Amino acid sequence: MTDRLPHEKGFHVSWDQIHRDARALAWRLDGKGPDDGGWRAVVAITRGGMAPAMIVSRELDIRVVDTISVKSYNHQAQTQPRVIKAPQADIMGDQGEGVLVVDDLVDTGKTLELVRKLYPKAHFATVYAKPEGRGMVDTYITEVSQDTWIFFPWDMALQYVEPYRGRD
Ligand SMILES: O=P(O)(O)OC[C@H]1O[C@H](OP(=O)(O)OP(=O)(O)O)[C@H](O)[C@@H]1O
Ligand code: HPA
Ligand SMILES: [Mg+2]
Repeated sequence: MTDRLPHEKGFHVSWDQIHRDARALAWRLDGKGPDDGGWRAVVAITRGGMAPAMIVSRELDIRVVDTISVKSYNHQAQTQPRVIKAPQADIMGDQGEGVLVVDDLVDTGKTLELVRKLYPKAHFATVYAKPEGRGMVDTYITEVSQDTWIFFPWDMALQYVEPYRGRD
C-alpha cells in the first residue's frame, strides 16, 4: 500500500519539519491579507491541510477556522476530485475574498483547481509544491520534483531497520 511506484523519490517529512515549514508559510503570508484588517478566516483542505492550517492560524492569530473536504486520492492513485463537505457560506462570502485556503501540498493542481473555481478570490497557500500544480498556488514554501512522493508524519511510524552490515 505504501510502495512508492511510480514515484522514483521519497521525501520524508518529520513533525518537526512540517512545523517549521508551516510556520515559515505563516510568516510569508503575514501582511499579505486585505488592507482592511487582514485575513478573515483560514480554511483547511482536509485532511492534509489541517495540521498546516492549525499552525498558520496560530501564528497569524486567526480564530475563524473552517474546512473544505476534497477527496482526490485513494492512497497514491489519483481519482476525480470531489467536494464532500463545503465550508460555512457566511465565512466564504461571495467568492472567498479575504480567506486563506491552506493545504499540505499541491501536486497536479486538480484539488486547488476545483476549490479555486468555487472561491476565485481566496488566497491559496500550501507548504509544498510540485511543478505541475505550482500555478494553482499563490504562496508555498518548498518545491520538490514531480516524481517525488512526499511522505507526511501522520502517515508514518517509527520502524526497526536492519543494520547496513546485517543485510544480504
Ligand atoms: O494537487 P493534487 O494532485 O490534486 O493533489 C494534492 C492533494 O492530494 C492530497 O489530498 P488527498 O486527496 O489524498 O486527501 P487527504 O488530504 O485526506 O489525504 C493532498 O493532501 C492534497 O490535498
Ligand atoms: O506526494 C504526495 N504525498 C502525499 N499525498 C499526496 N497527494 C498527492 N501527492 C502527494
Ligand atoms: Mg489533501
